[in-house]
Amino acid sequence: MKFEHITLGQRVLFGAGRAAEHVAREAARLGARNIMCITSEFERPFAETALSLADVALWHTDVVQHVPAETAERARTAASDAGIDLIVCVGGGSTTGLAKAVALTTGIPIVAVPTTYAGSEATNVWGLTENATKTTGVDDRVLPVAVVYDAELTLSLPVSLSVASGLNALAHCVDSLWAPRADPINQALAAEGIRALADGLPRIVADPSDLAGRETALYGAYLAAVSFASAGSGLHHKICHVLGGTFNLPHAETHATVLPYVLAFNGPAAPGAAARIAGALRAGLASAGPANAPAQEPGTEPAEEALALLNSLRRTLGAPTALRDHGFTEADIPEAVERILKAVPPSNPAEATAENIGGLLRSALAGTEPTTGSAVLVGAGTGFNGGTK
Ligand SMILES: NC(=O)C1=CN([C@@H]2O[C@H](COP(=O)(O)OP(=O)(O)OC[C@H]3O[C@@H](n4cnc5c(N)ncnc54)[C@H](O)[C@@H]3O)[C@@H](O)[C@H]2O)C=CC1
Ligand SMILES: O=C(O)/C=C\C(=O)CC(=O)O
Repeated sequence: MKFEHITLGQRVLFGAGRAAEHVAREAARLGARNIMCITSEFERPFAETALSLADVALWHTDVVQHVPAETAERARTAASDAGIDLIVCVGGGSTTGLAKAVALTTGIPIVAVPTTYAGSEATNVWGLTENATKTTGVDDRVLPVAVVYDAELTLSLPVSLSVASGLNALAHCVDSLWAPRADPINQALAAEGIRALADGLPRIVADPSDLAGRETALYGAYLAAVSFASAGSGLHHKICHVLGGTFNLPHAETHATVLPYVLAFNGPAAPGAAARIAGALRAGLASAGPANAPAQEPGTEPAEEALALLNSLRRTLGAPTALRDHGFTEADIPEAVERILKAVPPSNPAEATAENIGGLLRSALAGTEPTTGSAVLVGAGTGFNGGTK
């Protein structure tokens, strides 16, 4: 075994109903005097709960998904005008993304209180959108110094958003298994993330007020983000990055829709990764409830089994199925293919071509259930077996 792994340092405070206590404790530990809270108008009630034991100098609610550059500039100006020394962001990945944009140029530390499963709180990845192009980068200044997880703040997340966001987290895990810096540590975190999400998400759909299900999903979302930050962006993230940044498709729903097509495309060329995905999905579905786990067919190829289990989980969850439902059109495919092909990581297990990426997008546009046998979807292997490289 030979690999190099970097572990990112941040404090994680997990506990239902304890956000206010944990945020106040972190603000005191950091010696904060001037706190800026970044949250959207809609998320502000969650922020008021999380910051009820801390003094907030500035509330900033101008939050837009995919962080347009002008939104970032306004937040940076507001932070420096007010002499801010700590940002507390409360909300989904969009609020965390804006906090990161401020931290990137000012170095102001962030305490993140996530209320979705996007996972931005546990990565050192930032994203900014300008001229219909989303740029991402990696910088340790944007990694929140602390993350406060409080599942009570996620109880209000509607089932459809919980499912889309939870599948965004699942996509972090799956893509981590063949991403450029995949290694045994981030692969282990990713596999446990898949198991936890496959356990927690069906329980949320069955009962959105199931706090234990919400906690399991949050735990899975954290592992997903840590594995993604460590392993880097694989093909799935490159595709969704183009769809979100250039065509302004909604983030979580796009990830949720595209994931099975990428698994169908890469799985046959990465049997080791596919077997791991299948094992973790089976274990998670089994603990969510016997009715959720489909029978195991002897002799099934790992990629086929992984995809069958993912399709089954998606049916249980009522996951989004077609990119056309999110504003993508046939006319967008050529530009999307051109942009995606420029970004495909050399580590990708299946070889991407204009034809097969176009086929993948066309299937995802229509929402045809993917199978590993689809001639259009299956990429030619590049020799990667999903293990340590
Ligand atoms: N840098 C990174 O590592 C990552 C960044 N992201 C970024 O995060 C953004 C997407 O984040 P998401 O969380 O998917 O979407 P989001 O932050 O835009 O939230 C989606 C919707 O859910 C609402 N919401 C949030 N929490 C809620 C709650 N508890 N109850 C009810 N409604 C709630 C929000 O107000 C919003 O309307 C994208 O810009 C994406 O690029 C996502 C993952 C990782
Ligand atoms: O695509 C993702 O889920 C992960 C990373 C980002 O979204 C980065 C960003 O654009 O903020």
